[in-house]
Amino acid sequence: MNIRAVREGETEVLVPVHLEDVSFPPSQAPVFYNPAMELNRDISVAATAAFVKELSARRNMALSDITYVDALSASGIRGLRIANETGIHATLNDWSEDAYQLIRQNIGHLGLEDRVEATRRNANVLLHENRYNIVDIDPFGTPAPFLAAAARSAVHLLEVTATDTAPLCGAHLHSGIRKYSAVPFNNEYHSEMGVRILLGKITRELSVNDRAMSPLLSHATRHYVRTYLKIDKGAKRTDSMLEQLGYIAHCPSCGSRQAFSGIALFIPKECTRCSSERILAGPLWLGSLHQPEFCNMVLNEIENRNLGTKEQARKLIELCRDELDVPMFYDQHIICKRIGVSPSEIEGFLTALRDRGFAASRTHFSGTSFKTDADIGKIEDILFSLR
Ligand SMILES: C[S@@+](CC[C@H](N)C(=O)[O-])C[C@H]1O[C@@H](n2cnc3c(N)ncnc32)[C@H](O)[C@@H]1O
Ligand SMILES: [Zn+2]
Repeated sequence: MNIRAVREGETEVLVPVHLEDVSFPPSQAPVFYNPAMELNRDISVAATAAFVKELSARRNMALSDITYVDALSASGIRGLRIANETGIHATLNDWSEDAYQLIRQNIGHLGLEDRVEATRRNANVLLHENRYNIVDIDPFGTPAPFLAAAARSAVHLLEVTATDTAPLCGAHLHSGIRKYSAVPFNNEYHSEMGVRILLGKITRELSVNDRAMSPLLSHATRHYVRTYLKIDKGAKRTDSMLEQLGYIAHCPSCGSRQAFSGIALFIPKECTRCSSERILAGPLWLGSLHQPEFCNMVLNEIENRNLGTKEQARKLIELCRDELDVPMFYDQHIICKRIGVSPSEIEGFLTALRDRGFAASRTHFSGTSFKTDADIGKIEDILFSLR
């Protein structure tokens, strides 16, 4: 395998030679490396650093005693960066012999032998046999086959990437149902649907082990969903987590939506606004996606680090921090098209919502999306008034 050195953050890592032919998918390389995931890795370094600083202070633990596993490592770039740039202990695992040898070479290249180990196991076996303070799942496509083992193994923090956005968001409906044991639908807020379907699945995997999660940060891009979940144990906490699972009833005719949390025994099919038949998605996570204090800690790390995607990362985390944390976002352009008015400049429109007493924010999901506690009828009234 031909290798070359790349630098991300403060870390130089050996990766397979990137073929100039961009149509060659990274998953076909002898060892996977995708430069397009640098933003994901930069945020992972900042989020993990923020989390471990707080954990080491709270538990009086040395950073090097905090254990992290990148269960699906490929070249090891993610875990190598986390170990090198945060000071914690890392296990880098991949079942591929080529990947394992490259990880070993990278550990030597960085001189991290005292804090980083390479393993060549089936990720599920490794996770079922060992507990780690932090478990990171960054697979090809869906994380679903690894979630049961990850939910047993993660003691304090679970970090998950999903790149199978089509199944998660309802574009490949049956694949989504098979992978996530839930029904998504593909409409204007499909990206938020993907985040909530993934969190719903993780919630159910954790609950089997009497473990609960609270999302610290979750974001969706066109290519993937990434989430950072604080783990707690105990039956009571798990029961209250499960109360935040539920369903969304959506009316495709008028755009109204209604959330039903807990064990919803009966969800009326008829839209309460226009009487059309609603569609149902779920079970999915209806709780919060971010903790603003944690987002501030991540922003602080981003500011103080040498990151290739600093600007992009800052903008994304600021949007997550300031996002009204309720399901589901609206898309102004879609509503305007349906009611036949021209879209307004987004800040002016949000001010108009706030002036009428509603909470309102932009979202990180797209430039035309917004969140509010106003219902669709009130939103339409305001859009008509701004004509
Ligand atoms: C998407 S790549 C990982 C990318 C890496 N985390 C990064 O940031 O560059 C997924 C890796 O998982 C490995 N893999 C897939 N299934 C596995 C399993 N059951 N056990 C261990 N490794 C596995 C593959 O060999 C591949 O290298
Ligand atoms: Zn309706």
